[in-house]
Amino acid sequence: MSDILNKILAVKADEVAAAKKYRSLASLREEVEADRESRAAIRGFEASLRRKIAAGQAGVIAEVKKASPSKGVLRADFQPAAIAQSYAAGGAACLSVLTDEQFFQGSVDYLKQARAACALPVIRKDFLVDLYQVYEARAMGADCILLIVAGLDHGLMAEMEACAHELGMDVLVESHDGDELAAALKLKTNLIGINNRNLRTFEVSLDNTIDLLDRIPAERMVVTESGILNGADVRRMREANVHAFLVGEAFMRAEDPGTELSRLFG
Ligand SMILES: O=P(O)(O)OC[C@@H](O)[C@@H](O)c1c[nH]c2ccccc12
Repeated sequence: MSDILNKILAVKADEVAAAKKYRSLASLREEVEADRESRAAIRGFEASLRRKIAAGQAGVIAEVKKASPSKGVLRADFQPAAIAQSYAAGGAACLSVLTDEQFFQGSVDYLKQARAACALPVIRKDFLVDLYQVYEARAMGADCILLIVAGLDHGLMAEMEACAHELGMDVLVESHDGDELAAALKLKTNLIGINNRNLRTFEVSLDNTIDLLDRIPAERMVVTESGILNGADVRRMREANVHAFLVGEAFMRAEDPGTELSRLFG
């Protein structure tokens, strides 16, 4: 039980407990619910993906990620605002910004900087284990949250989804095997992520997405996540009728992330 996912989840529980001492859930909730203006400014995450795909293009969620536990630092010269602008110019549909500090060297500030620098909708990429973090996500400006089936009690996951939707955010639910996918499909969201990386072993296989595809009803949108590195990977997915992608490393290692995006997906 000492795999990395469990380790991360334990740290998250501690982080939430500490944050609640500093500021109660009631107080955070009050702020978020009172702020009608910020709600009006929510950018449609699923809508942006659908627009790209309807136009025959790939819907790319471009990730702003400095480092990861499996690969270490991916990009030394890390400037979230410049990266976000580069992604927007390169044709991204949405941004994904890591807010986890301890394992991915992310931060809430990076999300704010990236979102302020462009007009793209943004997902808060973190390990959410508590309703508190759903309100936090909206308070920092997120348009969408990630829910990871492997890390969540299914009842709590449904509650978190309802809360996000109530606040006007979209939800991307992430699974990486058949059992997790069955749980993901019980949610209401259309955004069904399949992670090609096993978060417990770090093993990556694009077969993950391909093997689970025929279990996903056509009205849902499959988002293939992780390990998309080259044109052959992109073609393989698009030929299988998968048009939404979540990509980090391939862009982060390129000199200009947005140029690499348009090269891979253009
Ligand atoms: O850098 P990659 O292999 O292109 O992967 C991006 C994204 O899928 C990955 O960062 C990710 C997918 N699910 C996650 C959950 C938590 C943290 C990170 C992730």
